[in-house]
Amino acid sequence: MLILCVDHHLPTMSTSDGSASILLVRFQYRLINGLRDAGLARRTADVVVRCRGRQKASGGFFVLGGRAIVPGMSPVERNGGTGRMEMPLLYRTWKRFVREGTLDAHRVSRDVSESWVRSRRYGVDPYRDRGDIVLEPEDLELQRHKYADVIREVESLVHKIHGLLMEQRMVALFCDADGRILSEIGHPDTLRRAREIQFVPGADWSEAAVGTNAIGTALEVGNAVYVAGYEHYVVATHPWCCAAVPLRDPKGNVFGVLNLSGPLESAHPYLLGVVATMGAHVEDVIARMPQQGGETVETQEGGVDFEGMIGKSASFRRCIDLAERAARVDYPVCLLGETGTGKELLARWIHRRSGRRGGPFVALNCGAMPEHLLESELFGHEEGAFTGAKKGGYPGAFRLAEGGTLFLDEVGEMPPQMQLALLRVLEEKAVRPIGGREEIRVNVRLVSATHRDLGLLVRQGAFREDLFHRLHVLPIHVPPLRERKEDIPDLAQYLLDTTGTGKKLNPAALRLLQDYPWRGNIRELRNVMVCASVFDDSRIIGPEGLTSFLDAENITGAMPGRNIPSRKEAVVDALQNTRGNVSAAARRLGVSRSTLYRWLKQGGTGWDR
Ligand SMILES: Nc1ncnc2c1ncn2[C@@H]1O[C@H](COP(=O)(O)OP(=O)(O)OP(=O)(O)O)[C@@H](O)[C@H]1O
Repeated sequence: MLILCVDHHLPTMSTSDGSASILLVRFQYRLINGLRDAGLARRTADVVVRCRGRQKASGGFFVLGGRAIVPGMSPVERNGGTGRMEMPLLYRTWKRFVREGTLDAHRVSRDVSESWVRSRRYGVDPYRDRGDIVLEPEDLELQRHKYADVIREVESLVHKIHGLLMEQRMVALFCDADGRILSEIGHPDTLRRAREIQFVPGADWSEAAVGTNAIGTALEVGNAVYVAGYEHYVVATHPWCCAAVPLRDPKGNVFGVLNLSGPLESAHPYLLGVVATMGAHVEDVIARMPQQGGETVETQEGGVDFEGMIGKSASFRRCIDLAERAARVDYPVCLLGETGTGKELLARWIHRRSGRRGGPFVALNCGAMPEHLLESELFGHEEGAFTGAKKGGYPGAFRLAEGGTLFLDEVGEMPPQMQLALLRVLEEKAVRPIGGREEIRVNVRLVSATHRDLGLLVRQGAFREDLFHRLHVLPIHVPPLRERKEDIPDLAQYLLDTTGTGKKLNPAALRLLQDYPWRGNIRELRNVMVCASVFDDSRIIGPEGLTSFLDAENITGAMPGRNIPSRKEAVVDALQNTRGNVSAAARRLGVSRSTLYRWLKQGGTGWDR
């Protein structure tokens, strides 16, 4: 195997396709396949790699990302390219340095020797047997929240190379720019070993805290780094091999570190290529995000747009907060709320922010179809399974959602037989298509929704209790519009904006909308905005442009006295909208020109009659 290392000091490798800054790594085929399946390896490049003047290999290279990886002298190469340092020699070198301060610099790489010197200067105790937890749970949670986008991206990537990590007994970590671990996932045995030395979320893995190590050293040198065995400064980390890469935003500022670690037995510097590839991918994704480091955008009107979810009320923020937490884990979510409150929109939002975002999102309304069809829609069927079965069969929602999220809307409407069938699938994690002989394993995250009171349905015997407990793991209440009235102006204007007409709602119209009892919730509000955009010619829409699309009875109920737009407001709106054209304004107000003139003359007290 050819070892290539990331080193920005070395000249960039030139390739036959002419690109100057690409990542070239030649890996074991198994590894390449793993990365290709994860969508990281893009294509092959026909290149010849020369290392220290000798041709080492040619052809069949995979171009993996947008970062220069060039052949250079990694510590491993200097030790014969075996994938291991010569540990006894290295141990003596380390011991001499920590005991006497004598550095045999030619025996370790420059990154390591310089880092040892820094570690000593920092006063790190080389005999430390564990790291320090520096973030209390609440601070860790806050920090994780701040980096939610990056963590989600890293975890989604790790999810894709899960098989590879398990095989190599690795763990993947994301740390902030101070070297504090914020996320760690991977092989259970390695995670257990990590806990023994407090190599866990909340711990400080900077050089100043634990001396030379991939995370801290990568942060110090600003490049990807591979550190194995006794190259580490403190004894706690000697049984480990680690590779880390600093992550930079488009301006070049380091915002965190991505690290892969495992037991020294499985050490190999290919880790460096993997981590650099992953890092380049994360940087790419983060650079393409609408804004860095936060998940909210202030709307023009001062509302908050959580990626297409509009709202700023306390009840909505609470809902978004729960959804954000639910997106970080893989348990079933149950969205509870009235019709049209945005349950499906929220389900999609959770999917987009979850580790499964790379997989499909499949939605199925369980209340909208007869039982026999529902079974086939959920679990699929074989060709010829029943009259009307699709040619070639049908995979069903569960298999279509493989690797992603399945959204089951109106689960409360599911007939009893289907409830039982669904329960079995959730227990077995496998489906058997109608007419099929074999069970097919499925890997989906379930998000269900209902406007019914599932607990009540269970008590009434209309919903299986065992299924209820399978679905109702993370319940999230999606508030109706009447519990988030302060969101109505932002939502209404947002929905009007989506019509692309550029129309605006005036303050009186917004007040009218705010006080209206929206039984159909946001869906009903959206329909009114669509009607207003199509049927009203005004650029600025006033209350009179909305009333015909609202239920008259509810308008009266919704506008007790002070909320009724005054005659003065209506006249001012009408004149503004018609650019002072009295005839047009009178038409808008449904009065004659003479009446409007009379009102205008009266002014003062006359306005409010
Ligand atoms: N917070 C929000 N911001 C912007 N638009 C929203 C928001 N919530 C819902 N909507 C819009 O409201 C409409 C209804 O949303 P959705 O279909 O998700 O509701 P639902 O609760 O799933 O309805 P049902 O229970 O009838 O299936 C959609 O057009 C959706 O885009």
